[in-house]
Amino acid sequence: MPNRCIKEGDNPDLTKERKTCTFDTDELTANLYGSRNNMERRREITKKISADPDFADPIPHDFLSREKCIEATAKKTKAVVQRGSEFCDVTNYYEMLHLINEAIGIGGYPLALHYGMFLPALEGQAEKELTDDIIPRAKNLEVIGAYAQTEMGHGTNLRELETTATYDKATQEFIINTPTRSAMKWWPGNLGKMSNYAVVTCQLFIDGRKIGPHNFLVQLRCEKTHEPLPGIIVGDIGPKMAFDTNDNGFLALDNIRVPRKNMLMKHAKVSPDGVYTPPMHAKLNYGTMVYVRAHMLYAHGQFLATAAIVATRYSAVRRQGRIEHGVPEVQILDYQTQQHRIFPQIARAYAIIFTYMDIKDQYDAMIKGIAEGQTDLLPDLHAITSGLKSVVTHMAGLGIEQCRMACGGHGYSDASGLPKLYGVQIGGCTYEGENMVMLQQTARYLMKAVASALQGKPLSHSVAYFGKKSSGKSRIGKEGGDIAREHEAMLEALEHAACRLSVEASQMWEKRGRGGETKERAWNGVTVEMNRAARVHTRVFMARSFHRRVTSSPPSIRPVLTDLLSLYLHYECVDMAHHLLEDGFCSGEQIRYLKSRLYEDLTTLRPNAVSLVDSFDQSDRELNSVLGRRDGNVYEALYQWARKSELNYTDVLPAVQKYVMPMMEENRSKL
Ligand SMILES: CCCCCCCCCC/C=C\CCCCC/C=C/C(=O)SCCNC(=O)CCNC(=O)[C@H](O)C(C)(C)COP(=O)(O)OP(=O)(O)OC[C@H]1O[C@@H](n2cnc3c(N)ncnc32)[C@H](O)[C@@H]1OP(=O)(O)O
Ligand SMILES: Cc1cc2nc3c(=O)[nH]c(=O)nc-3n(C[C@H](O)[C@H](O)[C@H](O)COP(=O)(O)OP(=O)(O)OC[C@H]3O[C@@H](n4cnc5c(N)ncnc54)[C@H](O)[C@@H]3O)c2cc1C
Repeated sequence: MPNRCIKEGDNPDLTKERKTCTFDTDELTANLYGSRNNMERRREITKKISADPDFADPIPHDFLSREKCIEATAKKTKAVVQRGSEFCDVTNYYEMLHLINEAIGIGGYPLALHYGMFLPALEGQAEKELTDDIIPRAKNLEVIGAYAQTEMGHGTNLRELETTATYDKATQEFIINTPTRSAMKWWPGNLGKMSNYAVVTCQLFIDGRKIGPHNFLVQLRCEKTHEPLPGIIVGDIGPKMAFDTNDNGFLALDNIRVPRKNMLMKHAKVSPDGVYTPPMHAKLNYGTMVYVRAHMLYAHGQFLATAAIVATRYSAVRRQGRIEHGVPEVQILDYQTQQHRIFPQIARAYAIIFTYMDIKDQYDAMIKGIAEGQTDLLPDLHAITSGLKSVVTHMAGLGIEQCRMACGGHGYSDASGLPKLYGVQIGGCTYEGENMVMLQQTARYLMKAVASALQGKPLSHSVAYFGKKSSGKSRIGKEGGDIAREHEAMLEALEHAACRLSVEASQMWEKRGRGGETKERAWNGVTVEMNRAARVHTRVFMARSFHRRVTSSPPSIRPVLTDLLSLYLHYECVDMAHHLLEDGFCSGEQIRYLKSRLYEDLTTLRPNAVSLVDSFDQSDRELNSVLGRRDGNVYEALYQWARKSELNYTDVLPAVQKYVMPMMEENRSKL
């Protein structure tokens, strides 16, 4: 069966791996990206960008200062903007995303938040009077914007943000002010140096009454000189764990006046005479965050895929140690521990991307509903995207770190691309709402579902399984080798655990309430359990999505995807075995069965491991990893990469000449 990556001159071990492929890698790639045409388009973009001198990096960014990296990234951004249509359909979201990844990389660029949040916020929340003026100019990039919500003192708890927007009826303006140091906006991407406008989240005050957080468009810099306008203090917050090429910024506003129409008023409104009309759903103002949380799944699935590609290919190329005496050193991918470290990451990357596809469909349906005046899909989507954002970012972070360690010493080098990848990816656990906080949003929803299920009321999409009758005892290991029924038995067991944990958390909460605690204090006493229930529920959702995609996949790739799904479900069940055992739903014998099946899965997947990661179809540019390169010629590339280090420009470093040599000389003369 064809693995389409084989080329002459490649590392022979990688070629050997590709020859054992049992499926058509292009079929799987096309399935992953929606169609064969989408796959071809991605490849065309890659090819053109790779040959274009505007996007060449003579010195890898690993060896440049932050300022130089920002300059190089800004230069490439300008080229993408001016020449984008030479490479792709600039109106196609996924083509643009791919172009940006190929041309610029993942560490941030001047327009990241402009496209990622500023424009979506205006499009989703502003009304015509404002959008007619600002959106054409924003699309034309006369205006570049950031999404400035988080403050130095508050991010998670939006209700306590301190920046104020006070309505002045006399002039029909809002006065926007930063009353304290902790009220300074702090963290927003591209706010520091690149943006000349921002959507700023402020507490709305009308006639002395605090109404709550709302968004306002504020001009920050002169459109001609790019200097900050009077009354505006803006700058970069300094170096951080990663996202080196993003100017996350600070902002203070000194009683800045903006016209009434600058409030984003598609949902909530303030009339000229100061009458406030609330939105049709209280949290529609938070819509941009739901949008980003949903789309983060795709990015984080791809981040994990990158790490899995690097670790799998490198493990096929590297030979070290022997499994039996008297035979040559083995590829490290033959070690069971290595497979157990890496293969679940491959499966999880597929699971995340497939789950994203389901969420994207739900998101689109919700937006259609809102346009028709219906918000009934929003609570379910908010609850599940809050859980998914948290589980996926955490899962991807752990997975990337496993892949990095699986590459041994070279994984610790920036040459692997993995330290930077981890730094960028792990930020997702924090931004768009810290994970522990967002899981509580899911848990709240589960508590309502428990109550509805007990009362026999209808249950919405993500919690529909709460209405199923549990069989009391798991069928795991009792399906006589029927793989479809085995998968169903594992899904049923996970659903049982999620439901039970939710019911138990609800009972604990109630009990504390009966003991005299307020509802809120009682909640804080059970949040660990609440979040546990939310995580298991979210993992059930992912497992169901993965299962649905596999069972509906084309027959040519279904066998390999079924193997991957088996590994995924066995791994998830073993990882959550304590939840399955706790109430006796599963026995110890059943967990031992799951483990033995998992180890069989590792062996089954071994011949297809490289081909499964090849099917993610990430180019060498996207991987940005000496260890993960498609041709597997790792060692020579590693040496050439290290040669580019600034420390190697001279044989004797000035620092050595200045301090170390005189010290050696002094010591020598003392003898
Ligand atoms: C064309 C070109 C290419 C373009 C590329 C685009 C890329 C896009 C993909 C992006 C990928 C990566 C981008 C990376 C950059 C990201 C940079 C980061 C940005 C940020 O971090 S912005 C700041 C984010 N901040 C937060 O997320 C804050 C988190 N806090 C909150 O959301 C809230 O404070 C809260 C939800 C935790 C609590 O809110 P509160 O008002 O107090 O409400 P509650 O009392 O808890 O709940 C009351 C009820 O409301 C329900 N609720 C809450 N939120 C929502 C919601 N959003 N929607 C619907 N319902 C909601 C809640 O469930 C309660 O319901 P109930 O009363 O129980 O029924
Ligand atoms: C890379 C990056 C990019 C960002 N980009 C933007 C941007 O473009 N625009 C923007 O506005 N913001 C941005 N942010 C800010 C980001 O959205 C916030 O940092 C994030 O929402 C978390 O809020 P916080 O910093 O207030 O954390 P905190 O709430 O202070 O969290 C600290 C700890 O307190 C815990 N905690 C807080 N509240 C609760 C609770 N109710 N229950 C239990 N535990 C709790 C948390 O779990 C965490 O352990 C960015 C941040 C990063 C790291």
